[in-house]
Amino acid sequence: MRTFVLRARAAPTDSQALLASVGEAAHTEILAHTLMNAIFVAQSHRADVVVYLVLESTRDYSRTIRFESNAMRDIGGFDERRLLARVAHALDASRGMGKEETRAVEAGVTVQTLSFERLVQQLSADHQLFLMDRKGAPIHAQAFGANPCFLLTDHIPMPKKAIPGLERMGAKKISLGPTMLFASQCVVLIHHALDQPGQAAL
Ligand SMILES: C[S@@+](CC[C@H](N)C(=O)[O-])C[C@H]1O[C@@H](n2cnc3c(N)ncnc32)[C@H](O)[C@@H]1O
Repeated sequence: MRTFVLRARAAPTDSQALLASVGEAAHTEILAHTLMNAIFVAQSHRADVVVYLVLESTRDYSRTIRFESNAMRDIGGFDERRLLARVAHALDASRGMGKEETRAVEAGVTVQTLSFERLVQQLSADHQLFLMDRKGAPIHAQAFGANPCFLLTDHIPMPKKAIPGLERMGAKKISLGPTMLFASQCVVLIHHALDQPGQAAL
């Protein structure tokens, strides 16, 4: 299974604010682009991919929305509007949830009131963690096991003080080169690296 975690630091947990923020300061289109490139390929979708979107601009708890490609049904397309509609639907389904609760939303989609740190802590039990960072080790020098998990942010960087904690949980910094890319572009290049013959996470 390939897992991608997008820490969307600016993304609102209110569904209407989320939808109104496309192209605005919160740049919620990043969530749609990341989902699109993680899950979809031409005329199909990828098997064995999990995407967590962690939306952090909130009055109560972060919302962690989990999409599992194997369990998802047709969501009617892969354009920004349709993808963000699924995110908005999950946010609406999470209204009234207490801390660290989980709710099923629709086939292949769940929402949790779980922080990024707690999510990564849980994933660290059975995933190989990679923090995407231009200054990390080159991705092509990395051997991947069966369950790699890639940690990304939106346009706001990972807080510097969070990084030692992630490293203590086993996260290794890896790089896709010196150019600063969008998270969604990183996802494409990560899939490409993992698609090469000889990589375990096929
Ligand atoms: C648009 S970037 C974040 C930009 C933000 N201003 C920063 O300084 O981190 C989105 C995500 O892609 C990752 N990223 C961008 N370019 C990368 C590269 N060349 N190699 C590895 N990760 C990269 C970043 O680490 C971040 O998680």
